[in-house]
Amino acid sequence: MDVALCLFSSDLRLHDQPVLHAALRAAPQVVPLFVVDTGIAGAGFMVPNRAAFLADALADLDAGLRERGGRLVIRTGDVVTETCRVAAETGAGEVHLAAGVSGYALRRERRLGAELAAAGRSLVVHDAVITAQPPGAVLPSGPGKDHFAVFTPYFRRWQAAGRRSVLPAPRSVRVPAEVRSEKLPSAQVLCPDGEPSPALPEGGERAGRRRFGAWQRSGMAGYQDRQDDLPGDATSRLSPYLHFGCLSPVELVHKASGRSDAGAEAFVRQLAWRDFHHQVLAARPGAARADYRTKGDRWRYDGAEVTAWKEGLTGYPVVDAGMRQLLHEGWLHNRARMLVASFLTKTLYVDWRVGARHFLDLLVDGDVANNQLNWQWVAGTGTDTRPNRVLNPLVQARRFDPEGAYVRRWVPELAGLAGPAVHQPWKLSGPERAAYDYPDPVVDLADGLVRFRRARGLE
Ligand SMILES: Cc1cc2nc3c(=O)[nH]c(=O)nc-3n(C[C@H](O)[C@H](O)[C@H](O)COP(=O)(O)OP(=O)(O)OC[C@H]3O[C@@H](n4cnc5c(N)ncnc54)[C@H](O)[C@@H]3O)c2cc1C
Repeated sequence: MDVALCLFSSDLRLHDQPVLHAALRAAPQVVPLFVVDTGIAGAGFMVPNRAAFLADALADLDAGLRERGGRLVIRTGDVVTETCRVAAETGAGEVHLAAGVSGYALRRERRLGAELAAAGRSLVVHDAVITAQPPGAVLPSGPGKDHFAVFTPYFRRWQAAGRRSVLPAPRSVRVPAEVRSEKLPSAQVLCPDGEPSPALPEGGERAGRRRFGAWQRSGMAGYQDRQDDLPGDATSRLSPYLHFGCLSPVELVHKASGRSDAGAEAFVRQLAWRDFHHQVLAARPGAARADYRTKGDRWRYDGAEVTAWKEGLTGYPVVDAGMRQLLHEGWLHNRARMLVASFLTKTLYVDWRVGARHFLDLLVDGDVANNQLNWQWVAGTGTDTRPNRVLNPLVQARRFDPEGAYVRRWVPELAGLAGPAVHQPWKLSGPERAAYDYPDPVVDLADGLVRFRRARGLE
């Protein structure tokens, strides 16, 4: 075989890239292909923030391939049709691809395998590319169990399981000269409607490796103690790079596991959470839309309240700070994600799918496995072992933003309120309160709690 095809998906990198590595071993010439999937755009998953990051990541991947004598081949359309077409044009005998976990990815994989086989070609699917442990590699004991539903026992098995070793970036990549490529797509071409958030991170493998390097040197050691510190903003911010595969989770786990500090251990644990949600989705693809463990909720919907939540105008400063950060950066701290999601699903008692959709519209790391299953976790319809816990925004603010610095950063109209008083502007006396152009709370927390507990049959 003279040519093999490496079909990039959520693995836009050259370091520790098993798909490209295998294609290069299979044939002297390789077509590094990315298909701009019109199916994803049609399903509403291509949004301005992720389009901007993806455009950066593709340009960076192309530059890295060019340094090695190759280039990225771009096509637009249905992934299966376009891949089969390029395989036929170049005579590629094998197509290499990373295993996906969503229902969409699994269907695409099956279709591609069948169409390639019909043309006498083969599809080779690689595990442990987009997750550190492949879904299904770490399973509970007992017949018929196809995934873990609780994180802690999953994590124990995950830690004990072996891991593949890290692969070097290729030195050279020879691409057949005649293979035609479209131009690298801009963010505007990938998503013509809407504007990206103003403060997005730069996409691509190089930016991701720089960020990981810097964070490894100066952030990871303190992560254990600071991971919930809202104003400290001391998490890695690597999630978009992991989402697009600009960084390899296997490589990150290896690098962090090579250290002995508690920060590195806590970081590895978070990477395992990522794998955990992927293995749930792989086993239960329907959990992207339907309750994983239904509580029979009959959710409310109040358009004005949902709009106030989306715009950061609920009257609860810590909730509003989170929602405004999301609009501005397309990213949000995990603690803030949890508390704004609890506010929507439990305090306002609105369907988790409403919140999950809004997050997917904005998050640069927005991802079916992590987003939908974290939303379900918070809503109590997912894998949380305490499904009825409610995060009180005032308690959360006191614990994770004790001096109010996070709120003052994102809710500037309250910046004149010093210290923790910024969390409860409604407590100000009449004339003082009137000086702040900030809404009253959309709901009384105690009323919200009673409503939720009744709805769940707890009182
Ligand atoms: C309602 C809700 C929605 C979420 N939606 C997404 C999403 O669409 N995409 C996404 O990547 N994460 C999502 N998360 C998980 C988590 O909030 C983010 O991964 C994290 O905040 C990213 O910041 P970081 O890279 O600084 O994380 P760090 O704290 O530095 O953690 C390192 C990495 O571990 C992984 N990780 C950390 N926490 C989790 C978690 N709870 N679940 C899964 N993986 C985790 C991420 O890949 C992250 O980059 C969501 C969480 C909640 C509560």
